[in-house]
Amino acid sequence: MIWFGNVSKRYERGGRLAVDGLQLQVDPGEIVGFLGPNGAGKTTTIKMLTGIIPPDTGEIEVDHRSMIRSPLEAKRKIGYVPDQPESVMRITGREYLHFFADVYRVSPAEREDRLVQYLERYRMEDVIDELIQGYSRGMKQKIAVIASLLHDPAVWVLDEPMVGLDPHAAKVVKEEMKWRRDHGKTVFFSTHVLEVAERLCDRIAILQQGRLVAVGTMEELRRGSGVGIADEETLEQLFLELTE
Ligand SMILES: Nc1ncnc2c1ncn2[C@@H]1O[C@H](COP(=O)(O)OP(=O)(O)OP(=O)(O)O)[C@@H](O)[C@H]1O
Repeated sequence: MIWFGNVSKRYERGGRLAVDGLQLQVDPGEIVGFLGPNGAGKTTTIKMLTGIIPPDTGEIEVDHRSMIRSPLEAKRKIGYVPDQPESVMRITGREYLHFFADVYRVSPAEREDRLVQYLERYRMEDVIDELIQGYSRGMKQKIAVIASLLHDPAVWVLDEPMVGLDPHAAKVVKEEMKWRRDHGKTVFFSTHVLEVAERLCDRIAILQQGRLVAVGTMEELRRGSGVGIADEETLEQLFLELTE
């Protein structure tokens, strides 16, 4: 479960709010897609959710742990895939994954099991002992995805996960999201790929200039858009109506 209680963030004094009074809950067993035009505040929201930057005001909870008051406990509940995969690390993929498994205290048996499984699933066995520096963007993205899953987190948070992934890897990530949802976990991800969001998400949240302008199922968004709603109205049409 993820809960944002009236969360706001401003980067510069006197500047505009990057996130403005965000109120949103994502429940276990739910995939929620986070959409919005460039600069809407999606990455800022995700950075606050994962405890990388603090909100100015408001409260954030992850699996009933407060990110403000119990940040370590809250962070342990999260698997996080950032928008820019690691590019400068002079360590191998395997070393990177063991580092994450150590940080999240994954037992040796579990980590070995999951490593074998995920390396095969993401077709990374052949490059896992090479330096991350030499990986393609997609490989860096895949290693970040695997690292985020090793501790089997209750809450999976991904910032633009489809960027750079080949069709096979994108499919595996989407299947992983559905599997986690079906096993009572929480999935929250930002994307500009509206077709993916439309097909995959149980609910969609749309941010514009830091404010949540819509949240709901596709059906609820269609009903709420109030523009002579045709049943087949796509998320792309709704998105453009709501954000232009
Ligand atoms: N470190 C920073 N310092 C100052 N302003 C920032 C910083 N990071 C983001 N901003 C500003 O905050 C606002 C929200 O940016 P953010 O990156 O959260 O948007 P986004 O929705 O993720 O955009 P995109 O879809 O382009 O990735 C923008 O106006 C951006 O310029």
